[in-house]
Amino acid sequence: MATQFGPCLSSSTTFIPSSHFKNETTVLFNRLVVTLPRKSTWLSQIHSRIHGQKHFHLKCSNGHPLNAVSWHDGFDGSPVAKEHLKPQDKEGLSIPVSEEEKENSTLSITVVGASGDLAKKKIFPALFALFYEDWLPKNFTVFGYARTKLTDEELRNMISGTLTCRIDQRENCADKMDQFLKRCFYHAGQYDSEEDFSKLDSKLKDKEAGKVSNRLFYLSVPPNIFVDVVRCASLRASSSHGWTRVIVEKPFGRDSESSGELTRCLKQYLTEDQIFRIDHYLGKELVENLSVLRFSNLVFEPLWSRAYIRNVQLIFSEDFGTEGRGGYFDNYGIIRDIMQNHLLQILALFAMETPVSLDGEDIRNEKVKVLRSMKPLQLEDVTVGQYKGHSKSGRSYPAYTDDPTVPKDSLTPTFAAAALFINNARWDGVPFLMKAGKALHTRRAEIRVQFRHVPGNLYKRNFGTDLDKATNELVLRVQPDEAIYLKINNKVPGLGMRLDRSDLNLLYRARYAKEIPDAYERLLLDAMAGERRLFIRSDELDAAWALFTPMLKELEEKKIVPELYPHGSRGPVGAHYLAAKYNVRWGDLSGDDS
Ligand SMILES: NC(=O)C1=CN([C@@H]2O[C@H](COP(=O)(O)OP(=O)(O)OC[C@H]3O[C@@H](n4cnc5c(N)ncnc54)[C@H](OP(=O)(O)O)[C@@H]3O)[C@@H](O)[C@H]2O)C=CC1
Ligand SMILES: O=C1O[C@H](COP(=O)(O)O)[C@@H](O)[C@H](O)[C@H]1O
Repeated sequence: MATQFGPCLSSSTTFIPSSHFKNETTVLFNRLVVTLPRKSTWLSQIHSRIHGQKHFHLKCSNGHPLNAVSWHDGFDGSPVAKEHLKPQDKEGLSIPVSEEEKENSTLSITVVGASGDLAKKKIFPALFALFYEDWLPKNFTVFGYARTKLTDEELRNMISGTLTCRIDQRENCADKMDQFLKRCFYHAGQYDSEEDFSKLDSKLKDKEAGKVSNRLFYLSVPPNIFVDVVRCASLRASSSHGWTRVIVEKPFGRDSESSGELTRCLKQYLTEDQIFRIDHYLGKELVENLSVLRFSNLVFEPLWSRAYIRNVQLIFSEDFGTEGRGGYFDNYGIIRDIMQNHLLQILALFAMETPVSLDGEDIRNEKVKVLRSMKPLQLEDVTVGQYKGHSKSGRSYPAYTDDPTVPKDSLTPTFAAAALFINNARWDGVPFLMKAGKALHTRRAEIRVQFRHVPGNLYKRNFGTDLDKATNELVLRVQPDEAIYLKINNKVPGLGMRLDRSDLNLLYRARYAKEIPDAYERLLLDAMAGERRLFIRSDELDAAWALFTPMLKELEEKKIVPELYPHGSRGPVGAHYLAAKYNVRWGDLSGDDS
């Protein structure tokens, strides 16, 4: 059966059925599928007895203890990441792991699509950064896999150019790079060839040298190849006595139907717990900090509702166009590329109720509730744009349709603004405005929270007629130059009574000397540790698509023509009309911050 994602099944293969029920977990043990109650203590006792191992606690980036023995993935019992941690030296993350365990287990990371843009730009550099900071296990190997014929040496040369050392940690950097590159190997193969994956398996086994082997596959390939790779990897290159996990890159389909199909296909070879759907915005420092800000400070949570918040704005802009990715982009557009995933995930984290605990499932349960409480997006609450060519200071900037991989008559939006609503007691009536665009005047991602006007404000006359200018606004600047600042009103010092707007500003680079790790580092580390909190569960994905699919279909069926905006501008004026419909002004264009 051919699908957008390739065939789910190949006639020559037997597939491993998997099931995933609420309150149950499916484990694959030497291809035996057992469904067991989740979190059962007796299971852990059985597990300990089988392996004669003590349970130890692995703390992940949420600082929450995880069971390092991942029974979700298999009875491997082997520690994975962070085993090098010396007690207390990594922000309180310590893992007592015996020397014997360190020696006897190994981690193999296979980057599928290693010749590609993302692998070079993000994945190999993130793996190196983890290695440099001692986050990777003692025994690990990195394999690149793609069709391009490369030798190990050629792969090393290719990636060495993209590895960088942290600004604040350059000590022994060149040596560390050499050590890392020596652990990198390459295997050329087709994505749909079980034979080629069998050969990869032999090479992996060779490096694993009989140790308990855990295998992580990173699918850094176009989405139509996902299922082929998962089929071949799970059938021919799964670990036989360790866990096997697969990180899947977006896009996870282009609507509810194709996303459901992708999930169904993937689950023919993998359990849900083996699938790590990545949304790299969840790995960004400021997005991680959102929950900390809310739930560990008394001052914010009481204000976090319709009673005090007038609107929330989620803004993404890039100051470059689709450059080189037009072929991919034209099939998706900005709404699918940024809004349905990155911005919606931030919205869910922002708006969720307090989770029962920091456990990944508890957090994801709360996010799903938010998504399910939302009203599907209406076409009249969306405005779309597309950038056109523009000349400035003697330089000319191309239009979206100048990209040779984009049809000249493309209606694909490179900009969109949307108003979403959450129908629950906390957020009823509060507009959540999203705005995302390519080829705008600046590169920026931020969350803006505009609070209500002060009732009966004694200082009203000092603000003139425009009370919006006096509204408190909390801004979480995700990038660049990470910051959290709160706009407040204060008195200008002096004998008169003049009011001023000031920022209470937590600027990360001023407060912390340490360079902020890239989102991919955190996410890779969590996948290695079996921490799923920052990955998208299939029900979250379904709920996210349910919100966007009807509107996307209507947009395409009605062939809505996007409003053209000049490359490098602030975007189409339609975004202002949409905001005005809900009595909102975009905070990023208000003058004091733009
Ligand atoms: N690049 C980015 O910034 C981002 C990318 N992503 C996602 O990550 C994944 C990888 O992205 P990226 O690295 O940009 O992708 P690329 O287009 O660079 O593809 C990666 C590799 O896949 C192989 N490949 C490409 N096209 C095809 C094809 N039509 N058929 C078979 N193989 C093909 C090529 O390897 P070879 O020919 O050697 O086999 C290529 O090097 C995609 O799913 C993308 O959507 C997500 C966020 C950001
Ligand atoms: O997922 C994607 O993200 C990038 C932007 O990521 P960032 O971390 O650099 O902000 C975007 O350029 C790309 O179109 C999209 O697919």
